Amino acid sequence: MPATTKSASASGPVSAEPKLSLRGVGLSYRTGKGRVAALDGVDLDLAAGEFVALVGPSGCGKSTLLKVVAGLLPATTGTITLDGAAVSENVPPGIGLVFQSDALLPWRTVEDNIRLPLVIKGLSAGRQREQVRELVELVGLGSFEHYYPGRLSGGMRKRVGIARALAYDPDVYLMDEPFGPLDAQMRIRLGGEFLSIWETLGKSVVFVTHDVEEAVAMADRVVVMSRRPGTVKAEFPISLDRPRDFREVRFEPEFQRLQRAVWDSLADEIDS
Ligand SMILES: Nc1ncnc2c1ncn2[C@@H]1O[C@H](COP(=O)(O)OP(=O)(O)OP(=O)(O)O)[C@@H](O)[C@H]1O
Repeated sequence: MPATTKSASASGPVSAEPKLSLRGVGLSYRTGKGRVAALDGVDLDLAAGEFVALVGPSGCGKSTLLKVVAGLLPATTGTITLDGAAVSENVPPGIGLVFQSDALLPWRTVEDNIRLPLVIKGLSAGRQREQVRELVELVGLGSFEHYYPGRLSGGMRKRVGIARALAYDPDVYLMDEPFGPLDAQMRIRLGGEFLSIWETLGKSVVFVTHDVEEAVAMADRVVVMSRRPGTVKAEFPISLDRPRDFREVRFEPEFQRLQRAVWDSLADEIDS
């Protein structure tokens, strides 16, 4: 399937009423030397249950975009709506963030880190215990629940971060290079585990990654951003079957064709 251009996709890719919608979103940072335009005129829709991967050259504004969507930075121009309501400052309740740094509380054990969103939600102690047990098993940390983060490997800390995001149970996950610092084998393992979990949950995801292969293997749609100030340059629907085998899918000809197309679009931004 060919990539859609920014203008061709402006009416929304999947559903008439997107879960999340960005129109003309721009952001410039104020610095000592004036303003730095990080984003310009970003139009993007995310359908309920859709998995969108965002790729783009370094510094094009991918992290900035997630922060604006999360309400952590106010957009300089444009509008963002979640379920039709404008997103303003403060993280909206339907949005969950998973950043590259795992941001675990070092003085709390694995289970207490995972428990945190459940405490904030006001669940009873019994329900908290039950859900923490389920989540610890789901992310494969069965015998580590009493460990402190300092005693875990990078991959295990990522698992705790994912379990904590699952405990929060948002409608939309914003993920910024969640497997960034891990080695290639661990990325494939954790990526595959996360993909299987997502396929059973059916939540909406915006997933920022530098890894085109990872983007194509996971997403329903890959969005390529232009150089800074970042905007949506092209969109590639990924119609590979679900559930997907995160490792094996890479050997399918259609996968390789899509990967090539995304790379070609990205290369123009990096080379020129
Ligand atoms: N707080 C800030 N003040 C000023 N400029 C900033 C600030 N944060 C980011 N920038 C600039 O805005 C641009 C976009 O940054 P951002 O981190 O969003 O890009 P990115 O695409 O996520 O980069 P990378 O892929 O390298 O992580 C960059 O040029 C960056 O230098």
